[in-house]
Amino acid sequence: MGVEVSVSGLTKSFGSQNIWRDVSLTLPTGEVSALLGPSGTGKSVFLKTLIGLLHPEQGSVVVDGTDITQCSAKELYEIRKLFGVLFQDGALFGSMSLYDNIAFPLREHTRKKESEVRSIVMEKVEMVGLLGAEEKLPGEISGGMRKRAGLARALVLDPQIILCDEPDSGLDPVRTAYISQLLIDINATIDATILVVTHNINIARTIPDNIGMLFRKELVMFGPREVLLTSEQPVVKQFLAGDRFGPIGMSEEKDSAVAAAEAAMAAAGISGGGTKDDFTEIIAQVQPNPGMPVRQAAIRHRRNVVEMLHTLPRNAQEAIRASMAAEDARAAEERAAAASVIDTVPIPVA
Ligand SMILES: Nc1ncnc2c1ncn2[C@@H]1O[C@H](COP(=O)(O)OP(=O)(O)OP(=O)(O)O)[C@@H](O)[C@H]1O
Repeated sequence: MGVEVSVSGLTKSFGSQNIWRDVSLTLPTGEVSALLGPSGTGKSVFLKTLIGLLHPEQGSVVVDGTDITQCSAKELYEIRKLFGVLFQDGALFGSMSLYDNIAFPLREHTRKKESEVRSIVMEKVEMVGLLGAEEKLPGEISGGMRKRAGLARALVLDPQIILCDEPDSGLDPVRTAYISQLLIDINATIDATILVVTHNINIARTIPDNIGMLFRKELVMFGPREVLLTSEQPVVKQFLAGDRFGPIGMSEEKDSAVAAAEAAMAAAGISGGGTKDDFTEIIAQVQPNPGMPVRQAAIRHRRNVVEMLHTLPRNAQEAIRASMAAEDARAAEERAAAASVIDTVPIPVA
């Protein structure tokens, strides 16, 4: 079972450069959350602050009841064992085989015998689809394989919290779908609390239970995915649509003259290049593969959303009701299909 991570009033700067301020959010136990935001808004810095690699000037990060911004180095060492982290580039040691990379946390943090190490490593290697590649060096394999090896390494200590920094960067759409499915299957299997940093809108729409967004040094929003996806906030709408026109510019702040020129272009029917998809229609979340346990997080998440439904804007309420009805219909169809399979399997004669 995962643990809750609760961030309150967090502020981080490097020298005089403030990265973000007063960030508060709770990663609900065992749920999958995603953090979005334009490049350079400090998403990776946020992940590193969650595991105590970077130190905030203000605020707290409470992991399983311990504030890691205040605790001793020894306590932090223990708390870190709860985390599995997939860094953006996989962060593998270039001179070690994939096997040794994946075994590294076990050899470093546990006293397991090599035979036990082998069985855990090979189980994870198989889970991420790298059987047969374990003796290769990171430089001999593709970027997608490196990501999966990084994920295997993040999983060997049975983490209760998994942080993934852009699991999809550099991957083609099919590999991205595989890694997304893997995260959902892992969540169903071990109920770990997961935070994914991504720019991939498809992942944001179909994987997390909750979504947050950093913009202009603040957390614009954090909550059930349905709330962000149906949001009317211009920055959220622009980001989801990938449009040039809107508050987000090439450098983060857009000046008012540029914004006015864009508004005129948009009024004249010139496209900002964004997709015209309707993000307010909430599409189904990726489900665990057949044979996987039911995702407990999805059940808890739905309960939370039903509780808060009356507090949301009307368009969000409607979109959520429609997506829940579609979810129920799909589940009923699956049950019916499973029953018909059972019906058609002949009962063996004694
Ligand atoms: N150790 C550091 N020392 C000084 N500045 C840093 C350090 N780490 C990050 N920064 C700065 O913090 C800012 C945020 O960087 P970060 O990598 O967290 O952004 P990001 O939102 O993850 O970006 P991207 O989406 O492009 O990966 C950048 O301006 C970066 O230069």
